[in-house]
Amino acid sequence: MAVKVCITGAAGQIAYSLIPSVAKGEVFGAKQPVIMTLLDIPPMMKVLEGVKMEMVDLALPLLQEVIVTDDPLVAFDNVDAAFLVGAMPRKEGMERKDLLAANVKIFQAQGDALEKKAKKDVKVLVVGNPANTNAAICSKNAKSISPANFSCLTRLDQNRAQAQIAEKLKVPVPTVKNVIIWGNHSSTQFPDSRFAIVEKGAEKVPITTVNNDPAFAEYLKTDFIKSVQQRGASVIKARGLSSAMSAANASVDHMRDWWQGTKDRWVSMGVFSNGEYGIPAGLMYSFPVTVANKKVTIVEGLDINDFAREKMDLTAKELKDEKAMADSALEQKK
Ligand SMILES: NC(=O)C1=CN([C@@H]2O[C@H](COP(=O)(O)OP(=O)(O)OC[C@H]3O[C@@H](n4cnc5c(N)ncnc54)[C@H](O)[C@@H]3O)[C@@H](O)[C@H]2O)C=CC1
Ligand SMILES: O=C([O-])CC(=O)C(=O)O
Repeated sequence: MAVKVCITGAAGQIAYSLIPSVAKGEVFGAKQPVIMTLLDIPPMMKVLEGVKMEMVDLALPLLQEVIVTDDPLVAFDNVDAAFLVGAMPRKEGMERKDLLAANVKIFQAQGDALEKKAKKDVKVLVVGNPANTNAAICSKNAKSISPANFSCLTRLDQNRAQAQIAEKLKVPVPTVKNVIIWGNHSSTQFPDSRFAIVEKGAEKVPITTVNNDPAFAEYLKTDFIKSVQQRGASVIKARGLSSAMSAANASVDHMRDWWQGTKDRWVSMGVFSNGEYGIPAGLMYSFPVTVANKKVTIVEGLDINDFAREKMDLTAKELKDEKAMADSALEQKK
């Protein structure tokens, strides 16, 4: 049977890279047929018709049907998975939370529509910024769907972190594993390399002993963290537009691992805290997780030293403040 997948913001930049990957089987499996519903706002319907034409022209074996709509109730009807990308992107000089007032209402409305129409075991990945808070709002408005079925994208931050370490060590990117992104998809996130390993053949070398170079150890505590935190802003500065190709690629990685499992490594996902690591229950916070049979489990028992504690609490506080701002923005709009 086909998997039914919705992509919102389907006429935008991220979707333009994401759609072909989903349609080709890179997310739900190389033999898994898909039906895709594409949602955008009414002024984008002409563009979306063009996107649909291009999808048809891909002539793909797994793509069974494409439905284009500006109605969330049509877009989410009976879906198994949803990528919620549609939202305003930030411009140079903005923080992602500056998008709150504009974007949070979209996720409230889409939570309502998911509640009415989606399958109860739908997997929802929120990409649109501010991603953590939007995911929290969306879930709050879809009460009959388990909060465990909502997550937000911090995989792009993980990929950036992994790639930067690989470049510094001059090793292949896939040999760097278990870098963690804690907290908010924002400049307060904590990219944590303390438990990372580098695979050298069958050997798993802890990053702390990989080259015994004090300058590298210092880099991991300073410039590495800053450059991952600021990477989105650096791309905006250079491109005049926010990351799209890499954001789509990370969305593929996130949903694929949720659907198909993580096997022998941890990945970072924004999920609701149950109080793990002293992070207040109910915060949509990025943790290291593993996934098996579509069930996400937070990796527990990691040692949190004072350096990490301070950074993890700072990003948790920002999320609490964002959530309060979102609630008050929604209150004012009533
Ligand atoms: N979590 C992450 O790692 C990342 C998140 N983002 C965020 O993803 C979002 C989308 O980025 P882009 O594709 O570059 O933006 P874009 O502006 O190219 O596309 C956004 C699309 O969403 C549509 N849209 C607006 N309101 C909508 C609604 N209510 N329902 C459905 N569609 C709606 C717009 O018409 C537009 O076609 C932004 O909020 C951006 O900040 C971007 C990169 C990484
Ligand atoms: O920085 C932005 O606004 C877009 C984004 O979330 C990212 O590239 O990580």
